[in-house]
Amino acid sequence: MMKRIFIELQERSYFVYIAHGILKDTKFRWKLKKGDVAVLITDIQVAPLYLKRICNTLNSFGVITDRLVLPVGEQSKSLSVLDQIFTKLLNKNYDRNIVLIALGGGVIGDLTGFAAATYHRGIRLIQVPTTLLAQVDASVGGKTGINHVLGKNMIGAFYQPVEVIIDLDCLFTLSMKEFSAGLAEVIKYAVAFDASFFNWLENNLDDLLKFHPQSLMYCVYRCCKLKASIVSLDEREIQIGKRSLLNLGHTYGHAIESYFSYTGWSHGEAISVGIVMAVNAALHLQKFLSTRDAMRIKLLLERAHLPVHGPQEMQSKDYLRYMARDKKSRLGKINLVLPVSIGRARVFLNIDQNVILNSIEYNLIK
Ligand SMILES: NC(=O)c1ccc[n+]([C@@H]2O[C@H](COP(=O)([O-])OP(=O)(O)OC[C@H]3O[C@@H](n4cnc5c(N)ncnc54)[C@H](O)[C@@H]3O)[C@@H](O)[C@H]2O)c1
Ligand SMILES: O=C(O)C(=O)C[C@@H](O)[C@H](O)[C@H](O)COP(=O)(O)O
Ligand SMILES: [Zn+2]
Repeated sequence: MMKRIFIELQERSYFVYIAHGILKDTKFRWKLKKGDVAVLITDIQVAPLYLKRICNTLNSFGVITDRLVLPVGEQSKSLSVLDQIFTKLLNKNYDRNIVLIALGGGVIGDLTGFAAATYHRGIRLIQVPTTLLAQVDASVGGKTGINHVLGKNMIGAFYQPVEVIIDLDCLFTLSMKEFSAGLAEVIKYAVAFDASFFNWLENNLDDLLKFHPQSLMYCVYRCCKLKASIVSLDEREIQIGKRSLLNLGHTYGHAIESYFSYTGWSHGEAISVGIVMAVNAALHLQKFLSTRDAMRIKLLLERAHLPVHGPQEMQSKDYLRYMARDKKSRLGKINLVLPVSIGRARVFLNIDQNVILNSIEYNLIK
């Protein structure tokens, strides 16, 4: 069974397709035609698993395929690896009619998306996400970019794909660690937007962790639906309190990733800790969140095998240094997305430094 979600963005609208086995389905029609040139960008871990499968399918439609296989890991979201993509495209004299296909996790998606946004001032992009994290979040909505030594995702563009093709079968080859990383964003959606999805996760997490096909479909579909509605309302994160709510846990989490120079802590792991710190900040501020709901959030993260304590190496001042550069900050003041109940989050402006320090240092979730 295939599900389809429409991302409503005027002339930049597109569909997200979700199915088991879609990459080898020769009946499924991609937004490509005979004679099109598609350059697949992937990494060395994903290439042996899925590159041949997707090329065979595309070649069977008469699409000409080329490929570039990059190193794995967050450190590939860099200017030097971006330059490798441009060099490949320029060496081949590729014109503005080519299509870039991002085949991989969020790293490949963000990097390839930014290359597509900037090569010849913009060429077509198709996202084919292969991690849970990329399927539920990174491939949808058009945030693309790379990291800087001074901060995460600091250089980038909003650039929408022409379609997103999600093959749930790709999840079967993921390690448990990478699957759990994706669950951090899944739990983020539930905490920030959807109490009944949170209940569903509490009841179905064990099935998800066993890669139960119907549970995977429901989970990915529900997250993409939530993202679709938020992105349609506020594509470029202009209205504080709309798209910015997708940033729950990210102000803290990005500080962790940046501090470790994008090695060691994965995005999902850092976001898990960031959600716990945001919950703590909400408790410190006494802004509606009950201690029972705080406990439920922490427990769900733990059950998903995610970390709930920050790295011992980091001190509060290390967090503050990076948090001040967060894209939601204005005039040096830190603004945080905090849960006010399960299923509802809000942006709190100009958070007092003591509240932030307490949220990092003192755990109120008992
Ligand atoms: N643009 C957005 O809206 C958005 C949203 C969330 C996260 N992100 C970004 O996404 C990135 C994290 O993405 P990620 O967690 O997917 O990490 P990732 O892209 O580094 O992938 C994790 C690992 O899984 C491997 N892998 C990918 N698919 C696989 C498969 N099917 N089977 C086996 N191994 C596979 C990869 O090779 C890699 O080693 C971060 O840079 C984060 O900032 C972006
Ligand atoms: O799509 C969004 O908007 C998000 O914030 C999703 C986040 O999960 C994602 O990690 C995003 O890349 C963070 O964006 P940033 O603007 O804080 O860099
Ligand atoms: Zn994220």
